[in-house]
Amino acid sequence: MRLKDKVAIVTGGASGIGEASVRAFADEGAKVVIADFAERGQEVSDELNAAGYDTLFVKTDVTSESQTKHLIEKTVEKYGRLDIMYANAGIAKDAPAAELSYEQWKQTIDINLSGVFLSDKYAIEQFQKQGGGGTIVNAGSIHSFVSLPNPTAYSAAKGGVKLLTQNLCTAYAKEGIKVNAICPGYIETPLLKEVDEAGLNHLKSLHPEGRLGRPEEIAKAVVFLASDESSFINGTTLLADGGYTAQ
Ligand SMILES: NC(=O)C1=CN([C@@H]2O[C@H](COP(=O)(O)OP(=O)(O)OC[C@H]3O[C@@H](n4cnc5c(N)ncnc54)[C@H](O)[C@@H]3O)[C@@H](O)[C@H]2O)C=CC1
Ligand SMILES: CC(=O)C(C)=O
Repeated sequence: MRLKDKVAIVTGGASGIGEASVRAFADEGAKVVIADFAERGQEVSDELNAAGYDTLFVKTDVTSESQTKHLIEKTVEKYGRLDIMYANAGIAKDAPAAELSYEQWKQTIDINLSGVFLSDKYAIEQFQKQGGGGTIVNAGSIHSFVSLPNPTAYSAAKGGVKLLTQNLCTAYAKEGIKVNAICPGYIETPLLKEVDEAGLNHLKSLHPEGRLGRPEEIAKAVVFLASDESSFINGTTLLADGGYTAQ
């Protein structure tokens, strides 16, 4: 029960790594707000509440400033406070730069970087209002560190998330606010649904473990970063990548 009675928001909590983290947070005793623009967030919440957990779905587009403010308001209205923000929502539609439309570039930067900024900004405002600090985990990636030809906007956004995480640590650590990023290798989630079998085999071969990660493996690392077990870990990144960046 490492998150007993903590109030957590998971953006992008309706699928993949976010959904696995919602379940892991709830198992650790947290009250969890699932923030997603996909209606499936309600199904996940209903299922968990029927099993005795305490969760809430707030339909949210993380690129909307007003919806992000509304997310924090609904969280505080229901649970009285906010302790953990996991800014996880993201997309991965990309192409080498010459083939990437400016519209697609902007959409990726909007969701994967500006969405993280908005989630963090309004979480920090709430932490300051209630006092006593708080914890943020941001969605980075191996592509916060290394790239490939295809993930152009994605790498720019994830590189930005890494430095945003460092920046927020330097600005708010004195207020008891802890800000870290989780940086997975390739993980079996719907994000990779457009990759064919040959592509998936290639991605597997890029990891020394010779396999993709599972969402639950990332969720365990996120629980560690969100909990007091990581009390002196601030402004850093936790690579959970089966050795991808060790090569
Ligand atoms: N699957 C992978 O291989 C890796 C994923 N990541 C990152 O982990 C995070 C989660 O990815 P997955 O679980 O794999 O993806 P996923 O596609 O399974 O889940 C992403 C969730 O984010 C939601 N979402 C997307 N745009 C949104 C928006 N504007 N507002 C609210 N919700 C939005 C989607 O509806 C979906 O429920 C992303 O930030 C991704 O970049 C990082 C490294 C590897
Ligand atoms: C596929 C992906 O989203 C990665 C590795 O960040």
